[in-house]
Amino acid sequence: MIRFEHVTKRYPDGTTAVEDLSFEVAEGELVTLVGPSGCGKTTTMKMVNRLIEPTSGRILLGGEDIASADPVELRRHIGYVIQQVGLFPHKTVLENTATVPQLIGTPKAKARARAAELLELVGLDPAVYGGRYPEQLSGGQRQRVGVARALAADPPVLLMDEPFGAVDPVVRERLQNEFLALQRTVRKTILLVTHDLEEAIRLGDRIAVYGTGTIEQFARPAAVLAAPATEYVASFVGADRGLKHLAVTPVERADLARADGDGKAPTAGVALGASLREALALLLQEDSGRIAVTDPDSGELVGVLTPEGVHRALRRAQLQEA
Ligand SMILES: Nc1ncnc2c1ncn2[C@@H]1O[C@H](COP(=O)(O)OP(=O)(O)OP(=O)(O)O)[C@@H](O)[C@H]1O
Repeated sequence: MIRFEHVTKRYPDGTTAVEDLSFEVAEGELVTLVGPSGCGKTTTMKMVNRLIEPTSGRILLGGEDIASADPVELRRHIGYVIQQVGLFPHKTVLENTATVPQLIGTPKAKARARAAELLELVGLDPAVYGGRYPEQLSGGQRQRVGVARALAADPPVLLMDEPFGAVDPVVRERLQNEFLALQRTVRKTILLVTHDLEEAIRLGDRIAVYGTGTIEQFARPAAVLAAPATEYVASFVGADRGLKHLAVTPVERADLARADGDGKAPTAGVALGASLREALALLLQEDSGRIAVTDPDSGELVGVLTPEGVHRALRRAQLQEA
């Protein structure tokens, strides 16, 4: 869907922001770009909607070279979410969300109805929040309006630059989870820039780990954690990458012990497929040292997870990816 072919960007002052970048984002895939400040993530993203033009190489969108597209027309197909959200202060939440559809000629009533649907979708009741102005919202709520507004014209592609950066860690995690649930229904092709490795891991189907102006590794989060491609990536993901693995490794049947040991099933539990991180958090609160694991469809107990099971699961995940 989005394809970079040997893309280099040199700014007029001689700074090379990215060098010979080649990668592809599949349709419906969410790719996170992660790396330290100044490594070229934002430059990469802004070249997709032509806010920045590459010095050499080309970028294809749905097979078409974007260099020959009209930039205004191009941006209609690309939603853009930035950290400072950029809502119009003098417009209500509903008006803000309806802006783009109205710009492209959707009749006002229809644009507003669609805007109300989208606000609902991002968890803001339009009856409560639709008439408010941006200054009457919390940071997290403003962020949601930003996402709703980007989705309003139903663009196939979304560019998101630190979209959850301006909120505290608790709200941030909630927004991330809501956003993932939303993405499961809307299935946009997404490039998301973040400097936060945990966020990149949690959200990305694949992640691009940037060095300086180049991608050091482009792979699924679990693969990056299990087998960092270079020394640089290894140090970027850190010595505690085993722990980070918890967030991307699901609880599987093979990791479970039989539930009927002493005939007493633990009360706390997770469903198969939940992350080990979620399971371990529960396990740490359980005096019995075990939690129940249920079938996500039938709700039936399939076994119990113990600390040994968590260890086994982590080792399995690391070996699979290595
Ligand atoms: N207009 C510009 N002129 C000259 N150099 C620039 C310009 N914009 C960015 N740069 C430089 O290009 C490099 C990459 O910048 P970019 O904004 O893409 O990085 P980033 O990874 O998004 O950083 P951050 O996480 O801090 O936003 C940096 O060295 C930056 O100083």
